[in-house]
This record gives sequence, structure tokens and C-alpha cells, in this order.
Amino acid sequence: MSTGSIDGLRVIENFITPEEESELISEIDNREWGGNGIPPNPEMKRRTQHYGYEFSYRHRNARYIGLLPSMFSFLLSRLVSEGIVPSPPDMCTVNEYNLKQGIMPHRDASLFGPTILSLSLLSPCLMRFEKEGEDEIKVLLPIRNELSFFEFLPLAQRSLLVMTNSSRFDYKHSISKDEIEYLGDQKIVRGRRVSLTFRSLIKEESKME
Ligand SMILES: O=C(O)CCC(=O)C(=O)O
Ligand SMILES: [Fe+2]
Repeated sequence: MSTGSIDGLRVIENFITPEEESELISEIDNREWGGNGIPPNPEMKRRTQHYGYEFSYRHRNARYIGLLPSMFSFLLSRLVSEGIVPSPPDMCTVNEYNLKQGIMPHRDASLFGPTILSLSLLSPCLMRFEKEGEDEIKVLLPIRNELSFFEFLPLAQRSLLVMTNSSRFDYKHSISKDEIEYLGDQKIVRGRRVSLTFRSLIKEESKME
């Protein structure tokens, strides 16, 4: 497990086995992808799948679409049995990043609960964290030992990112479009990456049944 200096942020490596990863990918690739011209987020360049609740990035709201499918059951049990969350998340967003695709700096919407989880499949990447409204404050990068506005966290293939507390509420996170990135001596080469972001909805009024 690796933790940076940001409160509430950690990565659990090898959260799933290579066999479980292959099984998840084949199940996901057998299902319909949205995004890239297809509702509920036709404006998005990357492809997505929504389970539990369908989230509109433009309208910042969620619509119930059913229970999470059984392909995620073993993950939900593991998240609870390992004490990562007290109860199973009720939604999952699958994001696909092909080469030259990333995600802009953002904080996850406040209608999602206090813990955001993201499982990285097929490829590693670097996630960048920046504190909102504190552009002037530089942080000391633990690995590079240099001052930067940003902190970077490597997300290994098959690792689980856990964002709570300050990392979830005070920081924006993003992923670059770069095919090759460096963190100190570590070279991170990106291939097709699929991530499973598990969250729970908290605000009843945001649920449009
Ligand atoms: O791809 C990831 O790991 C992160 C996705 C993300 O930040 C989001 O969907 O809000
Ligand atoms: Fe996010």
C-alpha cells in the first residue's frame, strides 16, 4: 500500500488477481458502451458504462437504473470485508481511456458519498492532485524531492485507489493524456486503461427515479 502526504488518500496494490482482471474486462467488453456520442454523456470523448445510477456530467444528477450486476459481487464483498467501506457502494462508473485520453482536474460531485474508489484495469497511470484555491502553496514531492503545485500518485494496474477526507473534498484530481510519464526514476507507460469507479449516492433529492 502506498500513501502520499494527502490526508485520506491511499492505494492498495494487487487488490484483484490477473485472472479476476481478465474476467472483469471480458464481461465489460461484452456490454454496451456509452459516451462518445451516446447518452447520457454524448459530449464525452471517452467511452463509459454506468451501473446502479446513471450520472450526467453536464447536469450533475443521477438516475437509478438498477442493482449492480453480479460481475461486481466479489468486489463489493471484498470492499466491505477488508473494511474499506462500511457498506457496499451502490453505483459503478466504468471509464475507458485509450491513448491520448485523460480526465480534466475535478472534484467528484457532492451527491456522491465520502469515499470514492477506483480500480485500475489493464494499465497504470499517474493521478495528479492539486488543492483548490491554494495555487500559491507548493508541496514537496516525496519521490522527486522538488517543489511542485501538484502531487502525483502512481495507480498500478489492478490497484484500488481510495479517496476520502481531504483528498476527496479539498483536492482536484486528474489524469494526463500523456502516453509516457515519469515519477522520479519510475517510468509509467500507458496503454488502454479501464477504471471502475465505485461510489454511493447520499442525497435523496438528487435521485431521479
Ligand atoms: O479513472 C479513474 O481512475 C478516475 C475516474 C474519475 O476521477 C471519475 O470518474 O470521477
Ligand atoms: Fe473523479
